[in-house]
Amino acid sequence: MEQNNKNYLEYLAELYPTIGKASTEIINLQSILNLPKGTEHFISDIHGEFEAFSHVLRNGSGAVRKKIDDVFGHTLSTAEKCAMATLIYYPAEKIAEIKKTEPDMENWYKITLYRLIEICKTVSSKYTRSKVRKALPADYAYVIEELITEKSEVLNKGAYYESIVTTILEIGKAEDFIIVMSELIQRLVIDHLHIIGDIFDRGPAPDKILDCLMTYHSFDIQWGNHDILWMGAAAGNVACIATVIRICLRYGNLDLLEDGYGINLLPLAAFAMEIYGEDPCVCFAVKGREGKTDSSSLLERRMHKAITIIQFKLEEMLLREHPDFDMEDRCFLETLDKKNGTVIIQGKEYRLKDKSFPTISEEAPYRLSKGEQEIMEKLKTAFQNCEKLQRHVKLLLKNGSLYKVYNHNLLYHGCIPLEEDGSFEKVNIFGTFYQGRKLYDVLEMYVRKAFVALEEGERKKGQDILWYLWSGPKSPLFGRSKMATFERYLIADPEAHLEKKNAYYRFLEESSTAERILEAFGLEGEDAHIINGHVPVHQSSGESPVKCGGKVLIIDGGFSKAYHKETGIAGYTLIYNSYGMTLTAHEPFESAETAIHEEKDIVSRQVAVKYTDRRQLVGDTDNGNKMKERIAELKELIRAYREGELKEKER
Ligand SMILES: O=P(O)(O)OC[C@H]1O[C@](O)(COP(=O)(O)O)[C@@H](O)[C@@H]1O
Ligand SMILES: [Mn+2]
Repeated sequence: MEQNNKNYLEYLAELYPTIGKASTEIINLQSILNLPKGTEHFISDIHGEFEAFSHVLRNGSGAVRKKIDDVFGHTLSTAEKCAMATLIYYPAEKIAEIKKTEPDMENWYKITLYRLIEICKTVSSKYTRSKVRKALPADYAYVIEELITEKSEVLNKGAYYESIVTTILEIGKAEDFIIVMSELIQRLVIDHLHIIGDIFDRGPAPDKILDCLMTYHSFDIQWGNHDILWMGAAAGNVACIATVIRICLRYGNLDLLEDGYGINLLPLAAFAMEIYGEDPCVCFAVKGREGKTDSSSLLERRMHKAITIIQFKLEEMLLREHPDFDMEDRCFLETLDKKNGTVIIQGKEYRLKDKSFPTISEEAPYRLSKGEQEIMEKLKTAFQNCEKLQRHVKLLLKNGSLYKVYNHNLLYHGCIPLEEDGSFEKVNIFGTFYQGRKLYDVLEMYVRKAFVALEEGERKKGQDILWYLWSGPKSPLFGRSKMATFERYLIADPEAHLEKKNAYYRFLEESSTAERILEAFGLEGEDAHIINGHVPVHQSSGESPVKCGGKVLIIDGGFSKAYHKETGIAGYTLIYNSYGMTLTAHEPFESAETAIHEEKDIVSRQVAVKYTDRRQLVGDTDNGNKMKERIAELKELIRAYREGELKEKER
């Protein structure tokens, strides 16, 4: 036996000290391999819409409703099935509502418990007993296990279950059980969740989404450009901090900063009143409150203008430090002519909608004024010391990455930058050119360095890369020629607003593109797909989320309310279960209250993308492959025990 191999077997022998224990583990693993593959759920571009996100988690993008159909078929009416679905999504709230009108609650509890038991039996049949047990809350684990496990030894099953359910009712625990079983169904219907980026910005409560993920059983995140922006802010990059605040002001989400994250914005408010106190700041209205001139709307506009100007300066300073980012065309503050109200961008002169820039000086227009400097110092300290934000970013770092290869699929938020001829675009990262997968790998290394590198210089490089990933023209998370923020605020000419999409989006119409990309990430064959988010799918103009002959799925969840007008529907999510892949189109989500009261689901349509000809098993997954490797190692361990190369530690 080779020494390495022997060392490894000795290590394994610590875990499985006898032939009996190693054999039991082989049998366990072997039986798991033959269970159906767990359901994966893909969501992207949540953009702070916590309630809609929470609803989609509760209904598993239609997976819960499908189980109800499977279990009850034609034995329940559509209305009864809808009511059952709503109960499973919002058990406590729905019970409270039913109590108001139901004359015989005892009977309702009983029927409901029986129905939930049937659904629980079906959803748990895919898993080992031990996995189901782990999903149960300790207080109720034993009884629920009794109720949902088939008991061949009990002769009169009807009477057996009846006695348990009657006892639950007698001791007044029916509601608790209904809630716990509903949550168990939600939990078991989805085995693993993938969030393909953009949890943050535009909507009011990304913090609640992250709080919810803190306790979610199994998930990964592929960072979106908006997540990276917040990570940059948490790391202390001032250009990212200013941008985060600007976006909160633009969408009227000050509560998120002040109450959610406890960031004090008073210094910014005082500064804005002092500098822009007489300025109506027309170009800086909060979305949806354009015509308002009450004092709080005016204050918000002034703060909005103050932080936007700071952002433009900080970005230009960062770019001046980084010629390697190749973004000189975004350095144009020196061309800003306050008197005539013009600016020159990429050689073209544009008229400005606003001429009042009291903090922009002639000699160094990109430098912060003293007041601006002081504000940014305070804000930087506040972001770096915000315990809750730092906790959220830790979660993003722990469960997140720039891309993921999972069960033959390649997941990333934006794109793989391509040249105009379709080849992989070479991107200069601190003096070396990278492309394709290597580009992703080096960028991810710098993202992590921003938080953990010991050396100051390396940490700073990481922090600057976070900003580049947010909006750089060759950033795989952004994938557009420029982020036209300045133009959108201050120039009327729509031509200046144009953000040209990377050639990637054009080449996606050709099926060879996906194959080339997949190959670069070590994937090939029928089962391999690219799944990405970032770009809203314009369903109203007939656009499809399925590209490259089914090899690429673009599933912008379209949660963002501000974008509904554009897309025509709310967006798409994806389910990959043992039968194949299904896209779910969602209608816009109104509120949890309407969902409960009107028993409204937002799943509007389900489209099968791919059916497998044979049911996929755990053995067909990445986890299954690891289990197979483990089985081979355990067999080797048993051989070593049997041939006397290792001795058993116990008997
Ligand atoms: O509509 P808003 O909030 O002004 O944001 C527009 C900006 O957001 C972006 O679309 C980036 O955000 P997404 O990643 O959500 O697409 C930019 O391309 C654009 O300049
Ligand atoms: Mn995005």
